[in-house]
Amino acid sequence: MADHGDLSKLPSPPASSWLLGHVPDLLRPDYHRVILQWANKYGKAFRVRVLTEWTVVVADPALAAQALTHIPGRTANYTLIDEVCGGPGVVSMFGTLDEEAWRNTRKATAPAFSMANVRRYYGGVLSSAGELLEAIDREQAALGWVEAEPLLQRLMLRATLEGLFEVPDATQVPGFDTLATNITLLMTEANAQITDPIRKAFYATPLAPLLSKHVARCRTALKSIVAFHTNTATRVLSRPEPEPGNTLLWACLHRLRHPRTGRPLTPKQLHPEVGMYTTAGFDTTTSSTGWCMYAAAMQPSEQEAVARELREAGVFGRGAVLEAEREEEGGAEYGEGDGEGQEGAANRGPRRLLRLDPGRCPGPEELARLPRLNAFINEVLRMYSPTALAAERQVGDQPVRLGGLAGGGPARAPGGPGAAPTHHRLAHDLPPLPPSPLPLCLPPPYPLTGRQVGDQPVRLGGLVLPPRTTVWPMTYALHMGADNWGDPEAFRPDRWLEDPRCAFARQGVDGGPQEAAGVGAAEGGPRSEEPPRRFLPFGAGPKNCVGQNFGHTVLRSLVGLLLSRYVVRLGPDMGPDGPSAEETAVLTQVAVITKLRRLRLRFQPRD
Ligand code: HEM
Repeated sequence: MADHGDLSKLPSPPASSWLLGHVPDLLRPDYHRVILQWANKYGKAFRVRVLTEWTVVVADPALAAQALTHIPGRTANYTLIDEVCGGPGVVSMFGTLDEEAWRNTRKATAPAFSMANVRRYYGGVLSSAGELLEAIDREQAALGWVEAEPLLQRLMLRATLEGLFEVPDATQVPGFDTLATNITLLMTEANAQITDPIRKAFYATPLAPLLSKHVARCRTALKSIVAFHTNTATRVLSRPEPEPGNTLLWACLHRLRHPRTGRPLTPKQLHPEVGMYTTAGFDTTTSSTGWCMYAAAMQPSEQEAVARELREAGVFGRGAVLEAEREEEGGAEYGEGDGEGQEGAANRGPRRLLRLDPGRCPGPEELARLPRLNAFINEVLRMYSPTALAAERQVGDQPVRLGGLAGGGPARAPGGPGAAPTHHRLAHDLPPLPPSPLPLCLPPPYPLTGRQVGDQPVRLGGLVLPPRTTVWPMTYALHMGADNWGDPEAFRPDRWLEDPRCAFARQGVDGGPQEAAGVGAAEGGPRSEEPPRRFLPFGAGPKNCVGQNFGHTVLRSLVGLLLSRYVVRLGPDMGPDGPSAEETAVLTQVAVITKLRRLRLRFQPRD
């Protein structure tokens, strides 16, 4: 085995296979729980072996932030996702391993997510929300429950295309109706290929579509997606030069130049970035909203607390939703909706049209200041982060040193460096590991997002990490680790209201500052206003989520709108406990992929 330098100073759980190392553990469907148990046992950072390669798993907030800030390199898994979803050789800012290319696009597009621009994009959310409410009422009336996630996905795609790219009525663009399904199909395939190199090799062969119906379906989906994104890129580039002050996403992309030649891009060259921006926010935001609905259904008293706050603040109150009936001739008169007459609406008379009145809807800042709503959302993002496994990084060709680990051995926050490892019992302790069949899928699925040390060693925690080490600050372990949170397995939004570092908590408790937690982050807002680093749903460091202001705003507005209008309960076939434990494990398993396929909910109008 190669010289692994200081890596040997890190603790490592006993590997379940002499040959494969920790691979059998990491291939379990609930491997995020396995890693959490290891984090609780081995402390801040430990190493796992995949055949002969070591990955450093980081579960400590300070070290995670340090790794994400100082190890820029992502791993090849990001590239794979780009290629499966965009075509061979297609790589965007998200998947590129070329730092210069990443910096070029990030620098050009980051201004697109200022709060001033997010307020503009938010208009796209509000104009799509009427269609969402109509569909919810229609499905609820027809079936008695609502398949929530496809409806949320449609809204998010509309809001992205109409807001960020200013595409008028995106639903009329050919390919829109199948876009969500196609993206999901290809993202699922990309994730499967990350765990299975044989599948990846087969997928790339010209014969694969002839031999496998699934691959043929993926190829058709890919063609349709590429045509869709190229169409959007063509629209963006065919517009006149935007005014210098225009920093909306389409304008930033219009000005984007090739990182090496400095020349304007063709639609074909721009389509990967357009596709990446269409996709990055679609699944994360949709699944987070879905999880918020799930948590609300599972925790009726918390749901009521949020609904009460919204009602008392008059948020999405009377007059926010206007209602009309579609006339035979096409004309429609809108009046204030009163929430009545929704049962059976799908089967009676002319179709109801719903529209939100922007003048009577809360703005992004107002939503960010609601303590209960934000505490509830934060608790959902803590426990059900859509990027639960983000983010890994790889050391380059030089070693890295990560602060706080020197001395080696299991070093734990409360006990300090070198403290003896302690065991924490999880509420749902894993059963003993079953004998593992020899897995065919290598490497394990975990490094979907992460960082890789480059050509130089990197210093991390007083240890020097050799070049090419994969470093994996694992969000799930940060968010659920017993060292980082009291009672981490409990869904307890109050913990956020009690935390003085949350600006919305101070606002709620003593009328403190107006700045919302996290809102200023992408604009370099005051650091003291940010939530603690142990909470990293949007990542950290230079490659953190560039779209977080918009993601947060969408989440707050959708959760606020839905909980102010409906009482949300689990659907009839979901059982009193919601999705099964296994399903929940899968739900959290793979980052950036739809997880709530079976989220069926009842939406009962509030009085
Ligand atoms: C709840 C919603 C969202 C969550 C939880 C989320 C989470 C994340 C995380 C954790 C990362 C960092 C991955 C890493 O470190 O490697 C990331 C990156 C990114 N996100 Fe988000 N995201 C959300 C919404 C959005 C939205 C709405 C957009 C844009 C419309 C967006 C665009 C991006 C992009 C472009 C990157 C890559 C940044 C770069 O490479 O510099 N995200 N997101």
